[in-house]
Amino acid sequence: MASNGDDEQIKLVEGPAGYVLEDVPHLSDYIHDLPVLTYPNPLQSNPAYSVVRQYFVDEDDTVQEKIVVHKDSPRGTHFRRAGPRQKVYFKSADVRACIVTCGGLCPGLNTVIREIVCGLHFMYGVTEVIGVDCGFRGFYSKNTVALTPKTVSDIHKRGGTILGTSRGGHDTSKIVDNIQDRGINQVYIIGGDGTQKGASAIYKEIRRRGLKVAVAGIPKTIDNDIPVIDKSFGFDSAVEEAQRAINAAHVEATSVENGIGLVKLMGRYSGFIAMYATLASRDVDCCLIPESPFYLEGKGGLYEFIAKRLRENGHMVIVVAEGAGQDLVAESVEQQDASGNKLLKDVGLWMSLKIKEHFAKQSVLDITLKYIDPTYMIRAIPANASDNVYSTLLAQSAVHGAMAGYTGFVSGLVNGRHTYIPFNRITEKQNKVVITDRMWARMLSSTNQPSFMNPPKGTTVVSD
Ligand SMILES: Nc1ncnc2c1ncn2[C@@H]1O[C@H](COP(=O)(O)OP(=O)(O)O)[C@@H](O)[C@H]1O
Ligand SMILES: O=P(O)(O)OC[C@H]1O[C@](O)(COP(=O)(O)O)[C@@H](O)[C@@H]1O
Ligand SMILES: [Mg+2]
Repeated sequence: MASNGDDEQIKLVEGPAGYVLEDVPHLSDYIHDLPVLTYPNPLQSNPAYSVVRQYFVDEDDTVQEKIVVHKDSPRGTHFRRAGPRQKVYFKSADVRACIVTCGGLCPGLNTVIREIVCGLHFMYGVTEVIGVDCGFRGFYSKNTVALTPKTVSDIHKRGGTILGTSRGGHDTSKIVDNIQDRGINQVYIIGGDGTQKGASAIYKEIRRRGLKVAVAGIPKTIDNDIPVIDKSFGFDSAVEEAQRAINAAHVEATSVENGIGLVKLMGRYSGFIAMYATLASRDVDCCLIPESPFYLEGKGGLYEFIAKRLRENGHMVIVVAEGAGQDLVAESVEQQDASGNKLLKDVGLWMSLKIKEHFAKQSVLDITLKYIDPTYMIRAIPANASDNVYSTLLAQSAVHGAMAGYTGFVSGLVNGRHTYIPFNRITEKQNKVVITDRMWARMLSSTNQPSFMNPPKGTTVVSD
């Protein structure tokens, strides 16, 4: 076991040929009389599961992080495979679980809540599940609600979170006091990078106090900015919904002479929604994201490209991620929200004014620009069918993990397999579009937009 020097034990298990397991903590790592207190998994006698051969996950099953390898390369990093274990560390009647949702909305939040409640109830016979109102601060400043399969039965058809959410308000020691006072022994925390940092702090404090409380995270991010996992739940739904805005922009642009449709999509630091929505649509002429700097004036700049496209096609559609071009837009001191995230300026509005101004000055092309900002409409929708299945499985994995005594983990899909990932791996950096990777090249070749790589001398380049 290695320590990262921050009082956190990172569990690294090494094996032959460069095999490394980045394991997740277990309650028995710090509660030493626990190993004798195990119970048979109630699923063993559940008619739905008892017929499935090899339903239980082998303790030694792990999932490889990097699936593409050279023939001589080491086996590399692995994560513990998620799923039910033969033995569990909680007696069903003793479990008192709670669920909290934090950060921005994302399609699928209600599906995850529903499945934690139903999974605990129907797979493990757990009846005591409470919902924490409005994010982390709800632990100490709000009431809780009892959650039963009946009260959550159709919530997956609704957008948002029935529990409410918030930013800021994380006070680790007050939260853990409250967990102790309420006799909670399983904590399910649904949220993004900020939330999982908070979840990690809660886990560490619980461990420091020696409590038998499992902490499980379910990563949520509409921006797909959490690393390691294949993609976040709700992302597909967001990309799908973005098509409606892009279609509208295209209709507006093609219905007038020299029409420009400009669509702003979410993506504070990562442009995944913009990139995938562009690739899906094929009506987009230019996609701008935080990771790829761009500039407006001069050779190879955006204005030149707009003029070229309008002359060729008579219309164009531009998609811009909200975090793109913030340097140029920012005219005042940078501001932060309650969680410490950068507050963004409206790049869409700024671009629409700049483009209109530029072409009015030129008086060569008489353009008509329509700006569409569907951002909150996109993240408020219910999950689509595939995100509903995905969210359900993530929630079930989290439940299996907590019942098996694992803690300090998030459930996540890695190369198509469900895994348990230690908090530090998903909070240490953000997932971003790598503009030297093939996906960005595919996007560039689909739009044929400039790469904005060689700005003329003295040009202001817009980056994040
Ligand atoms: N470094 C951190 N340590 C503890 N709590 C944090 C940290 N960063 C964010 N949080 C808390 O996590 C919650 C959600 O964070 P936020 O950044 O708003 O959304 P998200 O989790 O979706 O990224 C907030 O209550 C915030 O106070
Ligand atoms: O207006 P809010 O609620 O602060 O949310 C805006 C932000 O939320 C996001 O959807 C991401 O939020 P999270 O970090 O909470 O997942 C960003 O794309 C956007 O900048
Ligand atoms: Mg975040």
